[in-house]
Amino acid sequence: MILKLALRLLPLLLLPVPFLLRDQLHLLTPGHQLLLNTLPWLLALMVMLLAIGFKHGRILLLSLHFACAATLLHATADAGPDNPASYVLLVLLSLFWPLGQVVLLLLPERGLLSRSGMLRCGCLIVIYLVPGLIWLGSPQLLTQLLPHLPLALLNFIAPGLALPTAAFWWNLLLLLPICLLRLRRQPVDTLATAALSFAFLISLSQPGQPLLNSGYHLLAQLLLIGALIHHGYGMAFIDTLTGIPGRRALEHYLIGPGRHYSIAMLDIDHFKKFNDRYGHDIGDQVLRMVASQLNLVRGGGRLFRYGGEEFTIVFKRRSEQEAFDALEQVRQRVADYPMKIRDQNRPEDDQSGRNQRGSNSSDTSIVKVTISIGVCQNKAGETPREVIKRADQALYLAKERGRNCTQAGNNKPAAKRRKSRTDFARA
Ligand SMILES: Nc1nc2c(ncn2[C@@H]2O[C@H](COP(=O)(O)OP(=O)(O)OP(=O)(O)O)[C@@H](O)[C@H]2O)c(=O)[nH]1
Repeated sequence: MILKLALRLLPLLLLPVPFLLRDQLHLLTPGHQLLLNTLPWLLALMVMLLAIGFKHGRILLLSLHFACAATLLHATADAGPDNPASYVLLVLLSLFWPLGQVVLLLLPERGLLSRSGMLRCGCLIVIYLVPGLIWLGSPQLLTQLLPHLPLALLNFIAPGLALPTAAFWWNLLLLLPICLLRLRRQPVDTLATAALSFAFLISLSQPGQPLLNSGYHLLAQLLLIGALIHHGYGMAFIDTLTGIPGRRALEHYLIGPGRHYSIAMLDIDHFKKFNDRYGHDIGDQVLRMVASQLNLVRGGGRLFRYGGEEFTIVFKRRSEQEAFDALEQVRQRVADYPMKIRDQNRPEDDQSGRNQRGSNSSDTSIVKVTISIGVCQNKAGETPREVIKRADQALYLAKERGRNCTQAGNNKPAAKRRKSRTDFARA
């Protein structure tokens, strides 16, 4: 868990890089400077195309949002920090930026090519295009805005502070609570939003440095590509219901599994009856509970959802006996877990539901869920598919023995071949 979080936070370490390299940026040849100014836009285009491919509207809008803000920052940097119209533009940017980020984080995901997707893109472009065009066409109009700007707001948030510092506190005030609220539900999008905001603020704090702005724009688009790759990985390898790696991830994991390893097949007992009695939604809750308990497996076991109510645990470099001991622990853990089932007439509202559950009221009943397990160690020359097949047969024996038990294959053929329920096992 900590390692996972650390890996997710790793891209944030890149944030100081353009700032640290800011003096070197001026040494670039004009050709390289042109490249640095153009590359972020090419990357932004790539992010947008990838986001359309992955149907990830939020990343597309985050990319567009940064690109628009970076363009205005770039324009003001070219004009110099003392230009009053530039200053007005910077104040507007500072005020609007975190609002835009919050809205993008809170808006539900919609199809990009849908009406609402188009509308969102259109609104974002117009919001930046209007001040941009005014700045280009008649900057004096912006200067006239100066007395009407909500500078009092910035001064109220950060009295007597320079614009970048005031903007920093304004961003923190708006974004931090939303990011904390969303971190669990949308970790990647939230971290991307936070990283982009930091990149924007550092860029804002260095007025008159267009190359640094381009450096941050480049970094922001790279971070978004990273977020999209992560999203694509999740779509390909992670099971959406349980949040654990799925069948495709298992197939990849079993490419070159090493000289010796053990594979366990696990199946929830009487799950069909469970579904029939309590309904599919409760069945899904049971699947999630079982997955979370199995994920605590020790002995180096890696858990995968094989399909339906079947799971696979792979123990690389572990004997059947070592795997057996770890599996018995998780089997017992699942059997001991008091699974709370909500009654049909429980309150709609989650909080009252939680209160009632906490007070042991009658809207929940506790059921026991058990699993059966078959485990096998590989034999010389055997492929992982063959080991899975044997583990599946051992699982069949475990079911025959009365369920809620672990059956080791002991490298002997099973007494009765279990009818495989999956293509992978059959192949
Ligand atoms: N709720 C829910 N049910 C699922 C899911 N995938 C498969 N199932 C159900 O799992 C049940 C599997 O039933 P069976 O293969 O007959 O196995 P079983 O009832 O567990 O019986 P034993 O394995 O012999 O103990 C079926 O009713 C499927 O509909 C899922 O994602 N969610």
